[in-house]
Parts: sequence; C-alpha cells; structure tokens
Amino acid sequence: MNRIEKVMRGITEKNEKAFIPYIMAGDGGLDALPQQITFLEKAGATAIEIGIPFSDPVADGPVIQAAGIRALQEGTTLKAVIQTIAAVRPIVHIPLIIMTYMNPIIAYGIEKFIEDSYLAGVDGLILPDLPFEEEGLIAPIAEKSGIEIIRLVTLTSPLERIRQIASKGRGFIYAVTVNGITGARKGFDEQVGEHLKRVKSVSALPVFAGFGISTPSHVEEMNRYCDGVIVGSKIVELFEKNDLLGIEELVNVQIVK
Ligand SMILES: O=P(O)(O)OC[C@@H](O)[C@@H](O)c1c[nH]c2ccccc12
Repeated sequence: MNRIEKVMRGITEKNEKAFIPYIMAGDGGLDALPQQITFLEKAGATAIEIGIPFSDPVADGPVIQAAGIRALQEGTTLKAVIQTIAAVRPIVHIPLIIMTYMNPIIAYGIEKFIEDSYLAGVDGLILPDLPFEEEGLIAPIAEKSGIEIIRLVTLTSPLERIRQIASKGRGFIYAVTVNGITGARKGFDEQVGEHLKRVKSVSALPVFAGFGISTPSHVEEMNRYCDGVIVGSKIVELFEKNDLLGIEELVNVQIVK
C-alpha cells in the first residue's frame, strides 16, 4: 500500500489531525535537505511536501519565490532533488510528496520522471498548474507506479466540480483556503469554514487546508473544519532563520487537541 494511503487510514480511524510542512528543496543548499526532512519527521510531521525550485512559480508568494531563487542559485535541479530523496528515503518513514510546476517535469520527460521518482521512494505529487482536464498527461502513469496525485480544490470551485475532483482523488484533498498566492496572512475569509465543510461533505478522502496558515491559532481554527493543514511560507521562513523551536511548536499544535 502507498505510504500516503496508510497514513491517511490512521488519520481517519484515530480521528487525528495531519500537519504537512512544505520545504523548498535546495534552500540552504541541497545538502541541508536530508537534515530538514529528518528534523520534520522527528518533530511530528505527517508527511512532507518538497518543493522544486522553478523560475516562474505562478502560485507562489514572496517568501517561497525568494526561497526558490536561493535554491536555484545553489544550482538545485529536479534530478539532484530526486537523488537526494533516494539517499534519505531509507531512514525516513513518513510520505514524501514532490510539489512542482509541470514545466520541469516535461523538460525531464514525464515517464522518466515518474520512473526515477518511484525508484527514489516518492509517494505523491502536487502539481498546481496541471488542470483537472489535462491530468491524463501524467496521472495514469503516476498512479500505475503507486505515486498518488494530490488534487487541489479552491474557494471558487463549484461544488459539482469539487465532487468530481474528489471522486478521482487519491490520498487526500488539498483545499486551498485563499484566492491568491501562497504566503502568511492575518486572517481568512469568513466563508472558509463553510467551504471546508462543503469539501468534506463530498469527499471520501481526508481534506487538508493550505495557503496562508502561519500561526498555531490558524492551525487550530482550520483543524475545526477539516482533517489537517499544510504550512509552507512560515516553515520556509523559520528554517531560514534557523528557528527550529518555532517549527516544533507549529507542528505540534495538532497534539494539543
Ligand atoms: O505558503 P503557504 O501560504 O503556507 O501555502 C502552502 C504552500 O506553501 C505549499 O503547499 C505550496 C507551495 N507552493 C505552492 C504552489 C501551489 C500550491 C501549493 C503550494
């Protein structure tokens, strides 16, 4: 069974809340990635979303854009990230999910990318610029190798579309909680809670909220309506400041239920 499915089963059965941190591969040099991954696992992360730096990151806000630029300056490539994941995989037990735009995958070669990711022990993919209508390009090949494509739904998706996407979904549903780009925000639209409940009502899979979540109280608020959270910009910022305690505090909000 895919590691993501196994972890999701635990979440559904024990009614636990998930915490998925996002990190930008190569920020601080690719040598830092194995340590970042093992640190996050030890801190209690449910899974880790590993971002691939890319020159035109259309959905990324300033913090992740800057991290991507730093990672590119370090010479980080998709190939080197996959090799690094392969090297660390034997000592990591939680799911590792690659987040990338489609362009680097197409440049790499879709089939070769899936094959190398499978061999490296990658469990899932988040592909924000892959429209649901176009997913035939990669989803069947990925899912045949046991790599789950994590589907995203947004605040503007009509319920019928959410239902359709959820029915094809694997692992969990990524519910985007803002209209816009990644990055910390002060608060959320008051409709977000209702939206998350609606997504949950049509999804057999756990639903995780992501975008704009940066404080323990945001995490608690979102966890009231869904099964867990994904936090990117804040984690990237804390790693850059080397504030490891700050990361542990955020990851562990889930335990204070
Ligand atoms: O940074 P935030 O606001 O915490 O959002 C999560 C996010 O960083 C991560 O999931 C992500 C980074 N880049 C993306 C692009 C699209 C979708 C999701 C992402």
